[in-house]
This record gives sequence, structure tokens and C-alpha cells, in this order.
Amino acid sequence: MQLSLIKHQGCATPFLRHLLDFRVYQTRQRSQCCKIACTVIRHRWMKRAPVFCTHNTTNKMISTQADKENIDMSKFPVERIRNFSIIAHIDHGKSTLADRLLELTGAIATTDKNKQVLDKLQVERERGITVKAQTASLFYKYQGQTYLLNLIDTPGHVDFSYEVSRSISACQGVLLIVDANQGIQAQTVANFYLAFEAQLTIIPVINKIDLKNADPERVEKQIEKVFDIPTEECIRISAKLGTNVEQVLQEVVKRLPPPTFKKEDPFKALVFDSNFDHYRGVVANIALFGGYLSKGDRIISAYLGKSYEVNELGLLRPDEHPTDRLYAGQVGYVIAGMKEVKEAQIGDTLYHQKHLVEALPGFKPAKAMVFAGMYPMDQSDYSALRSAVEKLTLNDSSVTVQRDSSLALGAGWRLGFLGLLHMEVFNQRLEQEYNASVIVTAPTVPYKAILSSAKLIKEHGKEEITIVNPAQFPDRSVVKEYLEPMVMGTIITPDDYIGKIMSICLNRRAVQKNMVYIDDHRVMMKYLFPLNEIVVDFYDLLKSMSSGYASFDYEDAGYQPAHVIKMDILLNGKPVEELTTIVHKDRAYSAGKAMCERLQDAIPRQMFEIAVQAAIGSKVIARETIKAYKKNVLAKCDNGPKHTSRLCKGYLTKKESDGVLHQMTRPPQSPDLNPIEMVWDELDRKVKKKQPTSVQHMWELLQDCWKSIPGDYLHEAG
Ligand SMILES: Nc1nc2c(ncn2[C@@H]2O[C@H](COP(=O)(O)OP(=O)(O)OP(=O)(O)O)[C@@H](O)[C@H]2O)c(=O)[nH]1
Repeated sequence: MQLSLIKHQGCATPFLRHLLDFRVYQTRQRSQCCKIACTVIRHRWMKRAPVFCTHNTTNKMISTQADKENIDMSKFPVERIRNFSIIAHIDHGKSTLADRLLELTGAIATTDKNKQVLDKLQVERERGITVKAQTASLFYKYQGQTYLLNLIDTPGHVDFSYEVSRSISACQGVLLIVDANQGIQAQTVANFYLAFEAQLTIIPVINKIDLKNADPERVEKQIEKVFDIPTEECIRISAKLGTNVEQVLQEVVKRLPPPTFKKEDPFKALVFDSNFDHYRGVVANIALFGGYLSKGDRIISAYLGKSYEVNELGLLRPDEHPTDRLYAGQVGYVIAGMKEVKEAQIGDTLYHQKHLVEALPGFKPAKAMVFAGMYPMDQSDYSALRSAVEKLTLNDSSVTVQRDSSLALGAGWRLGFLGLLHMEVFNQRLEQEYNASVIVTAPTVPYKAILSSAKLIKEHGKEEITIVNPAQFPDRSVVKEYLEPMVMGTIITPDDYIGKIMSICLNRRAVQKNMVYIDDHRVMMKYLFPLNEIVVDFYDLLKSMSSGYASFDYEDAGYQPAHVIKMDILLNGKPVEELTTIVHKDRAYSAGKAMCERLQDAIPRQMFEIAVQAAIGSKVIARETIKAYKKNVLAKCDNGPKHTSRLCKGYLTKKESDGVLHQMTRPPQSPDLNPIEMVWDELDRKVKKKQPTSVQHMWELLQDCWKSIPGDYLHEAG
């Protein structure tokens, strides 16, 4: 099958588009037709309902007068600074609480229009989720003293937990929000441990107490049982109504420790986040671990050793608010003329030119969980897309980028993401923020192979290689052992669903590691899963099995030996690289069969038969056939030239749905539809000119038309 055809046409032919859409979905389409196909395929892949805009996208932040004042940052010694993150399971109300805190401290005016003010990205507002941590500095008066509170609102979804771990590195405490109705969920546990391991002070906050089904007492008991935090330490609030939110601020001041850094020490700052501004270059979010920084200072990046002049610095309130200086313990932003994407490494240490300091440990690089190919819709857009990908990866450093190319799709990249939602969000941001049109291939997880062939070991320079593209999966004959990525999954569910959940876990090759009751009815289960088994649809399946009550979170659990094999998909005997997958040996037959059946549904019938086969090496393990169109429409041409001519016109208008001639088929190696279109046009002209009087005459005209088209396309049936 000549997938390279897609290169010659701006928009793929219907056949190829369908074919590619099966494993490849486009994030931006040129025609409505593509858009519909894409939506269908996207949902087929994701098995998720489409996400509609749930927020007022015109919701603008309303700044108060305080924003315009010049703030003397020296007024805030470390004792009067509190740096904290808001962490929680998805949708437990982090951003809503952040809105109330901003209002209470006057950072934004109090109005009912403030909804998730810190969720600034279009994608966040459209999906109603936080994907990027946001910082806001608040001034809060408590017992006659003004405190500087730096809050970081973090995402809740497991795919963005890297943002959480980075954010807490700039903090001394966290607010752990738990929904008073749902109680502790899987990401509550994961986020608690992130904060606990970083030795931060944790204030549990039970939110949504206004809900009819709220049961804060039960949730407090859960918190005591699972996290060993006494019930009396919990604060009950309603972020939506503002109930007890003031108490949260008071407890932040009372319970959270101030930073311990000194302004007398040499300047040292951690870059914990960064954004790319088209006009000003890199805007780095920094936490000062010592000393102070002034406008005009020369600073050095420990990562690159390059020196920069500070053009602007200040606080995020949550908009940028320039100040003259930032001091130890404070959190803010700095713009220092970093124009290159690579210059602003997250986790980097900045220091003064005059005072060399030891670099901070930084962050463990984010580990990509899924990989997918990304290609421009049109190869001429390659360099524009490259620049967009580079800029977006600066704003989202957890994406890994590797150059790649495909026979069918041309030059592109293989990108690594933290999960499927992360991948979707990245594509959506590319489209919305950079106006890029891309084709993204199906996601795959990174396998490893321990090579046995000395030649290959020499070629790679190591024995163990990571395979992120199934097409490059090495053959068993040169491999000692394959390894697959594993994750430790946490499932929290009401006990009514235990049986069903255990059975789906077993089905996904998972091994149970632990099971404990967190209260009278809820159970927390730990399973070791192969990542490949959960990455696409496990979460949705779990949700539907448990009527939405179960929650799931996972963390990396290394690699385990596995008997995995490469499965090729052949169309009329030719392997299609883009459709190659890696499957577990025990699942190969069912996966091959399912794939062939789905392809059979996805590929529209053509004028020739298409054999869809799944094969392991040279052995075909599944096959489906897409039958050719056959319709003896010429048999109706007995009524003379007028009727024949009318019929021909009929074919022309109907040809997409069913109008092809019985006597005409095309050899399978010529799947391009264009020659047929040309034949129809030619035939139309000839019929008009020569007015055929019989079927034989009509057939001759047809033959002439075929001959006028280059290539041997005509093939007489029967
Ligand atoms: N009834 C009620 N609803 C609330 C309360 N707090 C938040 N919500 C609602 O809960 C939903 C989720 O709130 P968010 O603030 O977006 O939750 P989040 O934790 O920031 O979500 P992610 O950032 O996506 O993890 C929204 O519809 C809020 O209006 C509350 O106190 N009471």
C-alpha cells in the first residue's frame, strides 16, 4: 500500500485519510469532512466523550489598585513570608480556593466573574482543568503585620504531577484539599506523598462542605487513618461560597514555617518554571534560596555558565508586577534576555557573577510515559512547526523531542509525553497558541531490549536500548530479553465494585500488591500494571465499571522482562509502518483480530479488494477482507444514447457513494483514486461529444478514457 501518496496531496484522499485516521488523528483539519473523521477517531482512540467549553473564556482577571503600587520587597523579611502550594485530586477545588484567597487578599477584585482565575491557558478554560502550575503573591494582614504569601495552584491530573513536584520545591508547606463528598481519592494519596517526602508541612482542608452529600466527618477520619493527621487539624471550608476561607489564610500564617534562607548570603535562585514570551523572551519563575536580586544585576546560569543582565524582575500577583528587588525566601519572576529555548532550564540555579555558589540539585528529568510521532500536515510547514514545538516545549519542559521521519508522513518528531491527556493538551496548545496543523500518530510506550548481537551493541554503544518507535523494534534473533515499563497503580473505590475492578485488572495482566480499607466502605488497592495496558483506555473503563466512583493514579515502577512481539499490519500484502504495534505474546491473536476488524470498519470500500492482515514476522495471525464495489450499472444502458448520457452523469454525481462500473476494476497496486476521477471527467466529455448508442459503444469510450490516463489501470472483469 503506497502511503507515500499522502505526500503528493495537500489533503489526503478519502481512502488514505480514513486509513491514517485509524491510527493517526489530526489535530487540525482543512475541511469539515476531515474534522468529522478526526472527531470520530479521536473518540474512538480516547474512548472519551468530547470535552466542551465549560468556562467563560472571556473571563478576564480584574486587578485592583494595589497592583499598580511600587512594592518595597525589603519590608518582607523571611519571618513574614509563607510559600505554599495547593494540591489535591482533580476537581476537588484547588483553583476555586485560589480564587477566594486572591479575592480575600485584594489581589483581584471580588466579583462573581472570578472563576479559576489562575487557569490562564485557553486549553485550561475549555477543559476546566489546570495543566500548568501558577504562582500568585498575596499580601495578608494578620495581627497587625502584613505577610507575603506566595501560593502555587497546581494541576490535579496524574499526567501533570511533574508540575506538582516542581512547585513544591519552592514551598515550605501545602494545603491538601479533599472533597467533602468524594473523600480521599487516588491523586490525593499521590500528592500527599509528594509533599510528605519533601518534608513539607501539610494542612488538610476539607472543601465543598456546602454540598448536600458532604460528609466532612467521614473524610476527616479517612485523613487520620490514611495520612496519620489528627482530625482536629482539618479545616472545613466551602471554596465556592467562601465559608471559612479566611481561616485557611490564618492557619497558613500560623502553621506553615517561614523559609530559612538569609538575605545576607550570596544570591542563589532556583528556576522552578518558565514561560516563553514572543516579545521578551524567557520569563523564568524563581524562588530565592539566598541573597537578593536587583534590576540590572548580572547573573549566571549554572547549567550553561552563560551570563545575563536582569532586565526586569518582580512578583506575580498573579499578573507580572515589576519590583526593584527580590529577597531571600521570596518567589517571583525574572526576565534576563534569554532568547534561546535551551537557555532556561527548569531546575537550573541562577547566581551572581561575583559570588560563585554550589548549584541546587534541580529536578529529576520528567520521564515520558507515552510516545507518539508528530508531523506537519504539509511538509512546507516543517520549519514553522519546529519553532512552535521548540517554544511550547520551553513552556512545557516535560515533553521530550526527538527527530523522526516516516515514509508516508515525511519529516517530523517523536515526542514523549507524561500521559495521554498531556499529549492531547500539547496538541491542542500547538493548534491554539501557534496555529499549527499536525498529524499525530498513535501513542506507544517505551520498551527496552537487551541486545545479544555484538554488531548491534557496537552500533548503539550499549547493550540496553530503548525503543520508542515500534517500527524500530529489533528482531528476537538479536535480542537477549525485552523489557516493558511497569507502573504501580493506586485504585480507590467503594467496596461494591471490588469484584468488577479486580477482574479488569487481571485482564490487564496486573498483579495485586495490597488492599486496605480506608473507611467502612472504601478500599484502596495497589496493583502492578504493565504501562501499555493502562495507557489508552483503562481509566475510562474503570470509571464506567464503577459508575464514576473509582479513582486511579499511577507512578513509575521500572521495567520488567516481558515476552513482547512486533505485530505488523499488512494491506494487500504490504506492511504499513505507521500501523505497527508492539503487543504481549499472549495478546497477539486477540489484538491482531481486533485491529483487522477495526481497520475493516475504518477503510471505505474501494474498487478493488483489500486484504487486511495482522502478521508476526512472516506468520499471518488475523485477516479481514474489504470487498470491492461491484455494480452492473451498464446493464441499464439499453435505452439509447440519451439515457446512457444521463446515466453517466448520474455516475458522476453518485460515484462517491456507489457508482462504479461493473466491468471496470483496478489492479490492487494502483489505489490512487485520482485516475478514476480523471476517467470520469474524460468520459463525460466523450459521452457529450459522441453520444454512444449502445453498451458496446459506451464500453469502447470507457476503454479510450482509461488509455488516456498514464499507467495500466484498466482491468476487465470476467
Ligand atoms: N459546591 C461546591 N463546588 C465547588 C466548591 N469548590 C469547587 N467547586 C466546584 O468544583 C469544580 C472543580 O473546581 P476546581 O477549582 O476547578 O478544581 P481543581 O481542583 O482546581 O481542578 P483541577 O485543576 O482540574 O485539578 C468546579 O465546578 C467548582 O465550581 C465548593 O466549595 N462547593
